[in-house]
Amino acid sequence: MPPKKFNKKGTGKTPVAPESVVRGPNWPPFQPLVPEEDLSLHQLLPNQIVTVPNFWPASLCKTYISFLSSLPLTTTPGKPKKGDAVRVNDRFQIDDPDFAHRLWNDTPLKSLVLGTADGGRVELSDVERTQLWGGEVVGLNPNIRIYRYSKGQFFDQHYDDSNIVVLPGTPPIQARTTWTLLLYLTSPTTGCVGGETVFYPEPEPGKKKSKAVAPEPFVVELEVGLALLHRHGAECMLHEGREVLEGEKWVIRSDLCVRR
Ligand SMILES: O=C(O)CCC(=O)C(=O)O
Ligand SMILES: [Fe+2]
Repeated sequence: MPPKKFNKKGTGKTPVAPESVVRGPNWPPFQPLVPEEDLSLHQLLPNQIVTVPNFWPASLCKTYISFLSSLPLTTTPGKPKKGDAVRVNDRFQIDDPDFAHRLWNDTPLKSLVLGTADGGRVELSDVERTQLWGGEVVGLNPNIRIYRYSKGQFFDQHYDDSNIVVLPGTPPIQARTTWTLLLYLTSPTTGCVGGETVFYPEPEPGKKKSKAVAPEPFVVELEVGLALLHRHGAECMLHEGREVLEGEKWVIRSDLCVRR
């Protein structure tokens, strides 16, 4: 079967020559998946970090790592553009609305986030849920990023920006991103040592800088198949991906989008 096409260049009025059709990667199917009722959302830090442990089973993570290894990853330059964090990793980035749609709709993510899953309810009212996610969640950012960190690679401290995006639909949905989604495919069990994602809570507001004791950093250990969501934009916490000390760390990154 030829790879599925997506993201046609052109208006649709003129026939698109086969060579100008941009094809996305032939992503493996999301199989097997953990049943929705066996998953739940955990608020690790209220209003800041939410996780879904075991979102992808180890076998699916393994399938993805072999597949992603075949993609043309490029090493980010050591010297970042002005204002960008130093990040040293190998990455692949693609605008793939179809993959983003499937990751949202064809996995339990949508029902967990929207609170419609049987087992996975974070006990929230509709108003609280809208406040938590920053609006009416409509899907995932089509901008999909794949990261591979090898020994010595890291993502230095930074904040993630909120972006304006358009999700496909009739009519297209005008949206903005509010939370970062990180899906970890590796952990110490796969030989990856280090690479934790670390968040730095702000000192309590109102306290004089000299008096304020910096709160302890909040360390999220890597877990195979763990999905992590963290608030970004104006309320993003300073965070980093610590250096990988052994093995490889693989991450799939997208963002939650709310209606504008
Ligand atoms: O790889 C990580 O642990 C963090 C990645 C990250 O901060 C980002 O994608 O903005
Ligand atoms: Fe980040």
